[in-house]
Formats: sequence, C-alpha cells, structure tokens
Amino acid sequence: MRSEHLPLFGIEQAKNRTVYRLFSSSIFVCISATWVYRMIYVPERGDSMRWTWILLFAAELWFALFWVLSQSFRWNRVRRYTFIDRLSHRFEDKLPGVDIFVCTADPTIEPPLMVINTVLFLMAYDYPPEKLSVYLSDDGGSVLTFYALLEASHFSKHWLPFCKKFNIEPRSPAAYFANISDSISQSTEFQSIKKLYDEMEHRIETATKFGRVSDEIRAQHKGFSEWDSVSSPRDHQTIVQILVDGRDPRVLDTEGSPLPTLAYLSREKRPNHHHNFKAGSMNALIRVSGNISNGSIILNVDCDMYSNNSKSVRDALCFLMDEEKGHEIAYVQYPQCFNNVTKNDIYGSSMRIIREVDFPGLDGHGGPAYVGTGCFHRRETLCGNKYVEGRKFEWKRGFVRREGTVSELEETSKSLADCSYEKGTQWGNEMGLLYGCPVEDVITGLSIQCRGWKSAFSDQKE
Ligand SMILES: O=c1ccn([C@@H]2O[C@H](COP(=O)(O)OP(=O)(O)O[C@H]3O[C@H](CO)[C@@H](O)[C@H](O)[C@H]3O)[C@@H](O)[C@H]2O)c(=O)[nH]1
Ligand SMILES: [Mn+2]
Repeated sequence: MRSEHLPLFGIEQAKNRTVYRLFSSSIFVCISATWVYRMIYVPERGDSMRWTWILLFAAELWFALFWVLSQSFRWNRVRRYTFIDRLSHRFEDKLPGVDIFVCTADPTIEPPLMVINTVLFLMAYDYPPEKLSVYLSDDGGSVLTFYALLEASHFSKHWLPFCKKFNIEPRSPAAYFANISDSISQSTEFQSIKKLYDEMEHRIETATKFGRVSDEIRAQHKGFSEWDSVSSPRDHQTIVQILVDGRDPRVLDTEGSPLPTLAYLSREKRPNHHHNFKAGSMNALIRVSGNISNGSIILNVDCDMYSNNSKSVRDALCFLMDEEKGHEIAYVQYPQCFNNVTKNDIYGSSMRIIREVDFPGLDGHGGPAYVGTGCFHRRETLCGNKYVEGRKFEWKRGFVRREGTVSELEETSKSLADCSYEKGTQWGNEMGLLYGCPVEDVITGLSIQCRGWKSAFSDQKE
C-alpha cells in the first residue's frame, strides 16, 4: 500500500471481551433462575402474599429488560488507536484551524486561577499556534476572570516555550507543578518559570480576595473600560476582547514563535431574557469564533479540566481526517477522570464503568454520546448539517485567515452574542447546542446521530 492510503486510525476488539461476555452471561443465568423461582413458588389463590409476589415478579421482569438493553451496547466493546505520525506526514501543511471553547459561569465557584490553568494547557497543545484559537466564555461577566485571562496571555509567552523545550506533560501549570520530581525542580529554567507562575498566582489571588482590580492594573488594558457600564452579572452588554491576535507577526513568545489567538467573551445578559445556560454560551461562542478565526474543528471543555496528552488535537484529527472513514464521524469524545474521588472510589466506580465499559461498547455501535467536555466537533455538524452518503470533506482549502483589525473583529462580533440575535432563528433548535434540557450535551449528541452521523471514542491510556 502506498503511504497515502494507509489509514489514520484503526479499531480492534477491546481487551477481555470474552471475560466480560462470560461474566454478563453468568448474571443472565442468575436472573433467569429468579424467574424460575418466582414461577414455581407463586402463592396459592387466596394467599395474602399472592399479589405482592406477582408485583415483585413484574418488577424483576422490568429490571431484566433494562439490564438486557444495557448489555446490548456493552457486548461489542472496541478500542481505537491512531497514527499521529501518518497524519503529520500527509497533512502537516493542510491541518485545519481549531477553535477551542472554555465555559465559565461564576468566579466564586470557578476561581479565575483555575480557569486560566485550563486556558494555558489548551494554548500549549502541540499544534501549529497560528491555527489554534482559544475562547473563554464568561457567563459570570466578571472583571476578575478577564483580569486573570490577561495575566495568562502574558504568562503564556514563557509557558509555551517551556512546555515545548522540555516536552512536559501535563501542560496545565497547576497540575504540572503539583507532581514534580526533585531532579527537575533543581534546574534554573524550572525555578524561573515557577517563580513567574507564583507571582502571577499571587496577583490573581489578591485581586480575587478583594473582589476588584486595582486602577493601576485597569490602566494596562483598554478592555477593563467595558466594566464601567456593567451593573451586574445578569445585566450587561456583550463584551468581546481579543487578548492575543495570532495573526499579528509582532506577537511572539520569548523564543520568537507565534502564539495561539486568545479571546474573552461575555455575552449580553438582560434580566428579562432567558440565557439558556451553557448551551446558550456555546452557541454564542460558535458565532463569535466563526467571525474571528472560523476554525473548522471545535473543541469544547469545562473550565475545571486539563488534558494529560498534549497531542490530543492531532489524535482527534486522525479520526476526522481519515480519507476512508473520517467523513462519517461528526465528533470525537474523550473520557473524563476526576482527581478528587475518594481513594477507594466509594461512588461505585460509575465514571470507570462509563470509561471502560459503556463508551467502548457504544463505540462499537455507531459511537458514544457527547458529554459536554473533551469533545472535538466539526463546525458544520454542530451547526445542523445532515450526513450525506459519499460526501467527503475538503481539507485542501486548509485554513483561511480572517481579515480586519482586532477592534473591527471585536466590534462585528458583539452583535452575534446579543440577546436579540437568536430571535426567529433555528439556534438552539436545529442549529448549535439544543436548548431546554439540563443535559444539553447528551441531547445535542443524540440529535447529531439522528442526522446520520457517527461518533468516535478515543481513550489513549494503555
Ligand atoms: O449558565 C451556565 C452554566 C454553566 N456553564 C459552564 O458549563 C460547564 C459545566 O457546568 P457544571 O455546572 O460544571 O456542570 P457539570 O455537571 O459538572 O458538567 C457536566 O454536565 C453538563 C450538563 O450535561 C455538561 O454541560 C458539562 O460539560 C459536563 O461536564 C462549566 O464550565 C460551567 O462554567 C456556563 O457556561 N453557563
Ligand atoms: Mn463541572
């Protein structure tokens, strides 16, 4: 086979599939045994226990139906693997633009320092920076979050070269500094980056503690003036600020490499207008990013996350860009893990079951649900496109830069995030994330699958 025909990803049976099937069958035998027991020992007519017995039997049948349905998608567990080197070899200069959305809603529950740690690992992804844009949506409309993001834009000029030079993982500064070996912590480069981080942390914590940003800091950026007219988090105009313009040849990190674009968005909020929670902010992000960078791939993460693999973007693209099967896949979902579960996971390992059993199983049947974070979408499919058999995506167009100065882009973006923009449109219904459901992510994923698309689950742990 010529190298351009080698697939970018493969699928294999998950490990221990037979063991799981044996386990599952043994449970089915036990369930059947309880039915036999219920049928043999039904109390006689007139016995007061008779109806209780029959009702219990009905409940057990109902439970068994639920159990059989859930086994049906656990039966064919699969595992996917990718060939990132083939992707780089064939597509390095045609890689698409990737727009990354981070959502935050409240500076007290979601401290600005945590939010910018998420932003910083995203900026440090191993991907051409001129094709990467990170957007922070702040539903809290908080000047503290904006200030922290401004600090992050300065710190990223040191952090990104550090990550690249030492090839570190994970690239969230807080997570990285929390698990450091003694040998690394002796190096001068480590000590100087740690010092910069600690100083930034101190400034952000101070501002957070006092709940305001000093006039001295306010003078550093024109964006702060937007807060002069903000009366409350639930009543303010749209704020769009591009903090790093990746197109600007003068904006470079300390090693002279370009930086990813970084933008802050706080959509308009009015007391009499329903804002539709995260789905509403995601839809505003889709439109605003479309006006600024218009990447054809969208990654969405919650503000309290980090990725443990800096190559995730490339990994996801192996699925979406594969010439043979990629055009069927609408989104690639990654698993979630939690750092703060108890040692023995007393919550019944439910997240482990999703990661190791349910999602690999769903992946063998057309793909997993979209769970709201760690998911790469195609912009087109998120905006309502239907799957058309035989239609392939054109990557050769690659990446088109938007024209216009930063202030022009900010100005034209504002109306896209206004309360009135969606009136009389299909946003929240046929386009973007769906409204009206507390799990907007799951129903959005299902509606994408109902339009004919498949999805993929990628879990790169070994
Ligand atoms: O009005 C809102 C409310 C929430 N969020 C953000 O949405 C994310 C998820 O909200 P959270 O309250 O943390 O919900 P969880 O239950 O922890 O999140 C899971 O479940 C949600 C609903 O299914 C998904 O949206 C999330 O991605 C998924 O991680 C967070 O980053 C929030 O900042 C907003 O941007 N605006
Ligand atoms: Mn959460």
